[in-house]
Amino acid sequence: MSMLSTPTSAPASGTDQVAALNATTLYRFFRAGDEETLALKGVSLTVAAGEFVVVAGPSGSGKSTLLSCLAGLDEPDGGSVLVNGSRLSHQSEPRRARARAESIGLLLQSSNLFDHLTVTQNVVLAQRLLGASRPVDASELIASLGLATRAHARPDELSGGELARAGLAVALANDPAVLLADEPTGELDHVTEAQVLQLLSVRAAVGLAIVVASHSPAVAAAADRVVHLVDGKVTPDA
Ligand SMILES: Nc1ncnc2c1ncn2[C@@H]1O[C@H](COP(=O)(O)OP(=O)(O)OP(=O)(O)O)[C@@H](O)[C@H]1O
Repeated sequence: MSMLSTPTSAPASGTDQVAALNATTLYRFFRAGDEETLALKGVSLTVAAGEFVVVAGPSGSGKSTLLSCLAGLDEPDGGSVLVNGSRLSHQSEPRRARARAESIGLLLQSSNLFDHLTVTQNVVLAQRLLGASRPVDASELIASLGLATRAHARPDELSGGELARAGLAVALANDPAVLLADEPTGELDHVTEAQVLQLLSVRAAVGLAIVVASHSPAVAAAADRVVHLVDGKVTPDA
């Protein structure tokens, strides 16, 4: 097995502990007419519980494609994705959906909030839709993200930072083992970005495995490890 990227700050590394996320030699091709794009060219990534990893790289380097494959929203053309030791890739869509609901929190570029629902209602709906096996207390979760006073506000009544934290609350509604986030601080000012990063670090400290795709130097600085993607491949640290 080729591990192009190994954890440097993972708890209990070198033991038999199962990684929260284990992607091995992922390939993904896209074909549009005669044109073929190799978006991922053998990407491997292992993330331990409690580790906060940033995937950095220029536009078009494959970050979003990688996150989609890690989430089981897209199927890699080659390689495998394991979540908590169970295979996610190359399973039927219902099985992938179940595994996603059970173990993965998603914060993608499109909002995961319904506009006509309050923050609390969004979290509770996410728990129902996910068939939460371990529903966390919505009020506690919302308060832990600093949104207690905004719990009954709708998304259009929230500031950018509050929106980011509300999206995070929905992503964490099912107490996932792994959080996958695509540019979660892309729209935020530096102060608000720092607050969101602090919340992510707190979550990692209690065992959440986090993979964030981001261009932001602040996100890279907050992470335990930065994986650089260039042209669909992991490159040695820049
Ligand atoms: N559905 C698709 N069909 C065809 N090509 C695609 C598709 N999705 C992604 N690609 C191509 O795959 C490559 C990687 O795209 P991807 O969106 O993963 O990059 P990225 O690093 O996330 O970029 P950005 O930082 O701009 O979001 C790009 O060349 C892109 O054009």
